[in-house]
Amino acid sequence: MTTCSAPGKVYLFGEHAVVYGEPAVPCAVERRARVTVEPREDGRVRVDAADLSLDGFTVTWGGSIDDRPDIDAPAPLVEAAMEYIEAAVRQAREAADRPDAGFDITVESAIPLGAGLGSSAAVVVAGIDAATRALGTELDPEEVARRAYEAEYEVQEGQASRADTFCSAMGGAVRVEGDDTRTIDAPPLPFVVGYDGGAGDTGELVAGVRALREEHAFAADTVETVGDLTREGERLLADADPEREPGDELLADLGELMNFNHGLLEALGVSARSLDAMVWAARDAGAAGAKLTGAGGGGCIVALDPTDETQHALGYTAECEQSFRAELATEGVRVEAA
Ligand SMILES: Nc1ncnc2c1ncn2[C@@H]1O[C@H](COP(=O)(O)OP(=O)(O)OP(=O)(O)O)[C@@H](O)[C@H]1O
Ligand SMILES: C[C@@](O)(CCO)CC(=O)[O-]
Ligand SMILES: [Mg+2]
Repeated sequence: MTTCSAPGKVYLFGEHAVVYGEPAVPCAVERRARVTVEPREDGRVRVDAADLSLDGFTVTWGGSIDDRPDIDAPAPLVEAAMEYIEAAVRQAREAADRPDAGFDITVESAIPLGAGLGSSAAVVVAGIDAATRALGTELDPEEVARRAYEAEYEVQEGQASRADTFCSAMGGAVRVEGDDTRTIDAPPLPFVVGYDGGAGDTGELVAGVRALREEHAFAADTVETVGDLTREGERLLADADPEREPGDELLADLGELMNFNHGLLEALGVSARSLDAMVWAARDAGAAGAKLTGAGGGGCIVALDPTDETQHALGYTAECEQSFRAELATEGVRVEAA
């Protein structure tokens, strides 16, 4: 039996624009998906994803991939989860050169689904690592990231960048620009997350930005401007001392860029009333900056605030269902038990 875990992430800058070759800086945060894998002799795959929940929905699903489960849960949710896990299994079988390997798989995750914190990437990254190790093959985290990207790309029908999977596999802060992926130094940033309890449809939101970009030159310019502000943010991080808590000046400069980034994402049509309400609650509470994170449409915002004020204020914001501090996860995918 092998258990691996992988973290979720927030975007400091650059989601959506990263799909069109602009740079982005996601940061891994200490909320993890854990995947436990036990090889099976009979070549079948059984999956237990006990906390598959969305919008307050909780389903218990124990089924086999060859034999679709008959459960009372939103079919598209179960289908999507099966697809991510099937894609991870395919990658693991190929990497270990065991095309007929079977598995019992258990998924447990503390990352809300479809909310911009990279739950899909974390499940796929931890799943590939656990399944290959269960077969006696060890991949380095870069290889896990590459295979996890292939899996996400396939399930999301081409609407995926390398950002989420690379960040989850490597941990810490990373920068992704097209196929160029690297880890970068960053100080311990005081992230606060607000979650509206909902979710956005990543594929639909990416398609919406694509259409706007094709229709209007100014929308294409908006995407490029996100790239410009991301590059400026990267310079701020490069000049900072990664060992020290960031000072007020650095937080103010990063926060200003986050606010600008949120405004541009809003212009690109991927924000939501609840996300804007949480962003404003954070700013009113004194956060250095706040923006939506991930695909948008609903889900999470991320703010920078070393004090408790933002988390406290979000706790009293009607649109916010949950708020929590998110520590930078310096470790990416890791073995929990083998
Ligand atoms: N605990 C889990 N168990 C099984 N499947 C999961 C789990 N968590 C996430 N998934 C899969 O990932 C899907 C959500 O992925 P999606 O890319 O839409 O959102 P996200 O990764 O949470 O957010 P974003 O990509 O915006 O950062 C779920 O519908 C499900 O298929
Ligand atoms: C919206 C997007 O940029 C981030 C989703 O977390 C899509 C992607 O990069 O795959
Ligand atoms: Mg995802």
